[in-house]
Amino acid sequence: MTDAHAGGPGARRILHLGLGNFHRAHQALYTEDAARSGGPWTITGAAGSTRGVVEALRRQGMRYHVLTLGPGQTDVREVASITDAFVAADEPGRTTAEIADPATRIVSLTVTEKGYGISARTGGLDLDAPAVRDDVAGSPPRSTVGRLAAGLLRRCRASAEPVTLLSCDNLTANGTTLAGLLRDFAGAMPARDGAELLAFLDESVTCPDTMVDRIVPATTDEHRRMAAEAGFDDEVPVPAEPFTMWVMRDDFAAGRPAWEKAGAVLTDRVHDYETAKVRLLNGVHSLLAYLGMLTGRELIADAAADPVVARAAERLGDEYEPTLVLPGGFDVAAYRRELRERFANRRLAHGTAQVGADGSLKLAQRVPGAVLWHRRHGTLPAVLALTVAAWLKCLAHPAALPGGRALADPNAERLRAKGERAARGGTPERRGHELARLCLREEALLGQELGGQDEFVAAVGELLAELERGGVAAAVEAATGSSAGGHRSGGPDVPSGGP
Ligand SMILES: NC(=O)c1ccc[n+]([C@@H]2O[C@H](COP(=O)([O-])OP(=O)(O)OC[C@H]3O[C@@H](n4cnc5c(N)ncnc54)[C@H](O)[C@@H]3O)[C@@H](O)[C@H]2O)c1
Ligand SMILES: O=P(O)(O)OC[C@@H](O)[C@@H](O)[C@H](O)[C@H](O)CO
Repeated sequence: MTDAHAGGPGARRILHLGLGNFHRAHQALYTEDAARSGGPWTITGAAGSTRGVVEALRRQGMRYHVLTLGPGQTDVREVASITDAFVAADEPGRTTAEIADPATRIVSLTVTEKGYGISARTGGLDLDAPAVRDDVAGSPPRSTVGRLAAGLLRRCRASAEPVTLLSCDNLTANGTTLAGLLRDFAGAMPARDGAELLAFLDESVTCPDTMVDRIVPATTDEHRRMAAEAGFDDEVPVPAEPFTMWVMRDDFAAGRPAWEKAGAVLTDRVHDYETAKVRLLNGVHSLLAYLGMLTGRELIADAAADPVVARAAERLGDEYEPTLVLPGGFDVAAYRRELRERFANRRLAHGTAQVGADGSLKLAQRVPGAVLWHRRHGTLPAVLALTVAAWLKCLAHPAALPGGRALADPNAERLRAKGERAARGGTPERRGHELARLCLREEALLGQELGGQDEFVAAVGELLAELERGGVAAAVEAATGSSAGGHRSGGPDVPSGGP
């Protein structure tokens, strides 16, 4: 639907699931700017289970500030597009009711990669996850997909008004993926409910893909101090970089704000933008985070300033670049140049531990597709292997991280146990290969397809050994020594196909 104001008369509301920092520095601003020229839309924000932001917003009359922090630049902007907020876990029926309400035209999401309940093994919905299992059985929903399913089913039975689900998380083909997860959920529900939900999804629900881009770290006391200095007493200001970009497919079932008037790009080529961003930005960000953690850096900007780490990051960009199908007019050299400056932005104070958290879910979005591309083309991407090795090193041997720091990951315990088992091997070589084999092949932590890539798994094992023998410098040297966009290897492990 291209008419920004289509969707019938009456209130126009967005229900946003995941009231974290990113939404408040990105979609909330686009929506506020669009409303100036395109008519009012409001946002109701739902936090998952944490109360801090909701309680502070209520105390502050639903106002907060975005601090735009560039080199030598601090802008402070008050934002008022979020007019109501609640904590989903505290009001179990409310998410269902809000989704069913015809005034809700869009349900948008930034619930993190973890929030979708994707199985690393199958890429579909993890139907064995306890929250999903309970939701399928009809408990008050706790999982994101369960909450959406319950709300959509009620909406279908109450008004059957169409609605759009708008994922704004860093997932490959986020909208298409979300639609698939809902179908998996419907397939597991009691037959009559499942069939009804599937029919409603087919006829009245759209899930456009989106690409979202703005580096938005967690709030610290320093950010609160900056807001106070600017004259605002704000408990939950949001720091953000100057850069911002939003690309989406114009496929809205019940209208949308005039986001294009606020700078958003509406296109059918979202996937190409998104792959470029998830690989060149998020993929390189992950490498900076893990090498940064291993060298005792708290901030991404400090990791990026280390010449050894910077060389690895640059070579990783070289490996990712040929795997991309770039949209027309996308200047990849300029994007990569700008990325270097964005990563170097110290004022953001973006933590390596924040960017590196939940790697088992994030790397599954950033690494396997590019590795498979290289294998199809007969190359072995050594710096992609280094990304995986550095992540495994951080998680499997957390006690070795400088400064006693640790990374959060839903698979942290499993990885640590694998690390202990692999540590029984006699030499760094044997330990490295054993750890790579246990995690990537046996557990298929980044998916079965990657686990089946023998040469790649061996390269990860070799780099783990290098990390143990000579640390980050030796491993970067080994991975980048002769690599420029991927080593030639013995030949493809997988049949040739599309990019
Ligand atoms: N921060 C950024 O720079 C940035 C940029 C682009 C995209 N994103 C996307 O936005 C997501 C959120 O980033 P953020 O900075 O707002 O993080 P945040 O930690 O500030 O907020 C995360 C939000 O997700 C919710 N959540 C977390 N786990 C959940 C779960 N299992 N189920 C349901 N809800 C859950 C939390 O309640 C919270 O509201 C990222 O994971 C990413 O996919 C972030
Ligand atoms: O948000 P995540 O957790 O998916 O990834 C961490 C960062 O790479 C990410 O937040 C970037 O800052 C962001 O995607 C920039 O647009």
